[in-house]
Amino acid sequence: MAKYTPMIEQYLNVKEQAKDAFLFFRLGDFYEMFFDDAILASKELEITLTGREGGGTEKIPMCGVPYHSAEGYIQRLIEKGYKVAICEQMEDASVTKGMVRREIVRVVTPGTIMDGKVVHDKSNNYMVCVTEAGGLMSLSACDLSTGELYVTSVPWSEEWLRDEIGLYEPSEIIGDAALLEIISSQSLPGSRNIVYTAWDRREDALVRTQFGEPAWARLEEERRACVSLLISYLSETQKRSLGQLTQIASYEPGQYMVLDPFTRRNLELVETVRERSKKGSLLWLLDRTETSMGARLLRRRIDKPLLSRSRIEERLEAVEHLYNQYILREDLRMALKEIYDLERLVGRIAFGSANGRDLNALKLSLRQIPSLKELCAQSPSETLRRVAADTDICDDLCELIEDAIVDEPPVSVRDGGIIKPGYHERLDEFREASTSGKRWIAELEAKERAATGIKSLKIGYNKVFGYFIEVTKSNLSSLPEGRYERKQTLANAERYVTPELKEKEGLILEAQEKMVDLEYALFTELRDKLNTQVSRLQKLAERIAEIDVYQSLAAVSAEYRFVKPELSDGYDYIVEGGRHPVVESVMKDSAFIANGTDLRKDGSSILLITGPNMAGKSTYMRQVALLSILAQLGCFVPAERAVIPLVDRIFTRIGAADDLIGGQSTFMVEMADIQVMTEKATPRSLIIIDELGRGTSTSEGMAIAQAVIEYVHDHIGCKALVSTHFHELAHLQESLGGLKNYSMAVQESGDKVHFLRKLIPGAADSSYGIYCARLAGLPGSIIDRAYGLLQGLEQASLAAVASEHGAALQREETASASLAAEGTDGAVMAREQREDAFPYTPRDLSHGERKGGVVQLSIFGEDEVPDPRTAKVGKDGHAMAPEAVQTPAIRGIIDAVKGADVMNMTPLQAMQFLNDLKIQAKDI
Ligand SMILES: Nc1ncnc2c1ncn2[C@@H]1O[C@H](COP(=O)(O)OP(=O)(O)OP(=O)(O)O)[C@@H](O)[C@H]1O
Repeated sequence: MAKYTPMIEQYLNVKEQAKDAFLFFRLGDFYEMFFDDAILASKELEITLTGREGGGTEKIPMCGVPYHSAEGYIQRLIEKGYKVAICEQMEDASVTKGMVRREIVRVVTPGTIMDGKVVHDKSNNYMVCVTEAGGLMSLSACDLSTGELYVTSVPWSEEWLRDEIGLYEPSEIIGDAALLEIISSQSLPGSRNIVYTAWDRREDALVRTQFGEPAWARLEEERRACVSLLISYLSETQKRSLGQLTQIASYEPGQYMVLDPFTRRNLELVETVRERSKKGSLLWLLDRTETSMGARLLRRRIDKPLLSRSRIEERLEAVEHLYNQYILREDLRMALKEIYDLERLVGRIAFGSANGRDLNALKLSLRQIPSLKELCAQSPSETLRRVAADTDICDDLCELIEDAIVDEPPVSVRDGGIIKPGYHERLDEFREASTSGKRWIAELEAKERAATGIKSLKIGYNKVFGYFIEVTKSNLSSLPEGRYERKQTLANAERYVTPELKEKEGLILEAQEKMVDLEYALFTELRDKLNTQVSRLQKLAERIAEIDVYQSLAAVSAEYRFVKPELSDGYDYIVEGGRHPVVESVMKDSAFIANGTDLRKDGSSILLITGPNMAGKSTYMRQVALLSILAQLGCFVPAERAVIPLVDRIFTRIGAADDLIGGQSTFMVEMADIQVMTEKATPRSLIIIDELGRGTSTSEGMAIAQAVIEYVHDHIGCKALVSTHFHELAHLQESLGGLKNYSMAVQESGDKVHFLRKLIPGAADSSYGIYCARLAGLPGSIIDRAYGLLQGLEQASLAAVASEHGAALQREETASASLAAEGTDGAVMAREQREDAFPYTPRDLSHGERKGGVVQLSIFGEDEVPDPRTAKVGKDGHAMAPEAVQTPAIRGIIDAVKGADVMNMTPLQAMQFLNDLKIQAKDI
């Protein structure tokens, strides 16, 4: 015997098919949820939880939403990362005996939703499928709302998987369970809620019919498997035609520059690190697109800069012409402005959810195409002319809509009022019948008023009672007996019908019903016709997006005086007057200081950049990476001149994102990143490491930093920018032929430090850390104390140096005495060598002068603070930090002093530290 009522039994059977989703179970005008679904949904949607008798011993938890407002509730659940299965009544309840049949008609998931907040205008909503076979990993990505479908594969690589998924930022991932496990355990920076579903069912036959045999034949087996799994999931959940998926874009990852998620984030390509907002990102700066598909394409191009010089040059050629032709750019912009989101409109047409307004939006968009095409065809740009030649204006489709749909159709497609008069003869006849019927009723009203003498008599209509004659109670006595049949009583009026009104009502309603049905049929016929043309419209949308991206990049390049980069297949990266595009754009009065970059195979492939905090090191290093990305995506670059070699990958190791990575220390993250870098970087890569070696003890950090730099120099040979607080690493310039020291210039004036933001050759030797702490507003007492401690530490260090010097002199004298005894002039030689290596006299040292920091400032007059924009810093303007004393013991002391974390020492620890130094100095 069944435990529950038949209805609940039916519910439970259907629920079996949608265990991982909320089941919206249609009961009349409501979607109801039961059991645990109801308990959870009532919380998530803040709706009332009730109970219902269902045959069991206890009431069954239940909640529901009206069917006409279900859309909003479904979207809310999807935004929260749930799936929703919609179960409809498949039979008309009024004519069915017993239980109506109910079936799931669609499962809405985060990756398959077509509307709502999850689906942003200017970004894609991808779902990704991952598979593994024979040591190869495959990934397919699909945006059902735009009809894009990509697939690719590589030999097993977890990093690759992470990077590729990072590019798509999917809302849902399906596929191989083991791979899902790996992906969900990897922490992607800032990734949103992703819904995972293990899935292993293929639908080869469906893929072959959907995309055609030639497309199937072109795909490698592992990619077929991946697409097949994805299509099987889509067809299983959507349960309808996937007409918007018309082509499979199969690509090789090697076609694009590799940008891992951390690099994309560190460089703030599409959103900022802190606020995670588009504002302030590279995308934000470059996005002057007028259409949503243009905006999405721009984002895809930023995510995937090219590696093919000829393809980049094609893009640059279009940008160059538009850069120089303001009027053409404006004309294009005006035409693009009027174009709606064709990809999504087409998606809705294929999905069967497009309404009259959507078709009109398509029509209005298509009207712009001839002039857009003409503008491109007439332009001097070969790329634009090619785009024009490849543009099918789809005027036949525009006409179809134009002929059929009224200018302002209603939202609903079921209530009529969509189709134009003259489109369909039968429909016109029904319309005539209905309007003449209504005219007859208006005449009847006048007739009845005259016959009864009741001026306020009126004829009305409502859905329940149909047409009626309404007479106020005060006039009832004027009504003749017999002819009027009472239908409804209101507070101060009575409603009646007459036989002739009833008859006419039948005719009018019948005509109206037929009219509405016919309109719907005609509308769907038109929509289906358009559905067969989806791939033409999608191609058109691609062309429009491309034109839009070119005009956007040209507009930004022209506004900020970017220049066309010279692309090179060689190694050298040479930029004059380079600027950080985003930082510059938010600064007023051209306050940004331009800096050149010279990275060459011979002699300067690694720049080791030192300089105080706040000097502009990070900005500069990001600028170098961004210029490469801009050039390779086909945009002009912010510089006076730029020769940009094609970079296959950019690695960045910049601290800012560390806090978001759960469970791992900053240091471990840094080391893991460096490990990937050592494994994957090629001579064509660009490496950017900010503050290498921080996060562990000074000496170990410095040792690791040196070893990493040496490895990059000797084994990878790629271009690299490394910033560090370890000024001591400057000596690497002597042993590594490809490394050059640079620093960010500063000027001291009184007790102020002026950041000149100018990159100059040579190393810096002071961090101005305490100064920056003061700028940050730390209490004066802390600042004073820090300076006090620093002075103590420095004096201790200098004393140790002096003592070492004394000991060295003594050793030297002993040595020269013994050499003299041997009768050579070695004593003089030894002395000369020593003095070369040690430029300070003991008098300098006894005065305790700080020789650090100000060395590079000697190029400016004592009191004069130069304008950083005009300040000339010559190549020789900066002296290197004195390599004071070369003996390891003394270097050890200096290192300990420089690396001392004074800010975090208690006075007692500081004293202890000084004492330790003293003991060490005594031993020398
Ligand atoms: N070339 C430049 N022209 C003008 N302003 C700049 C320039 N470079 C950087 N700045 C400004 O200087 C500030 C500090 O820059 P940045 O963060 O790059 O310094 P940093 O040397 O990396 O400091 P830290 O070591 O503390 O991270 C930024 O707010 C930036 O706006």
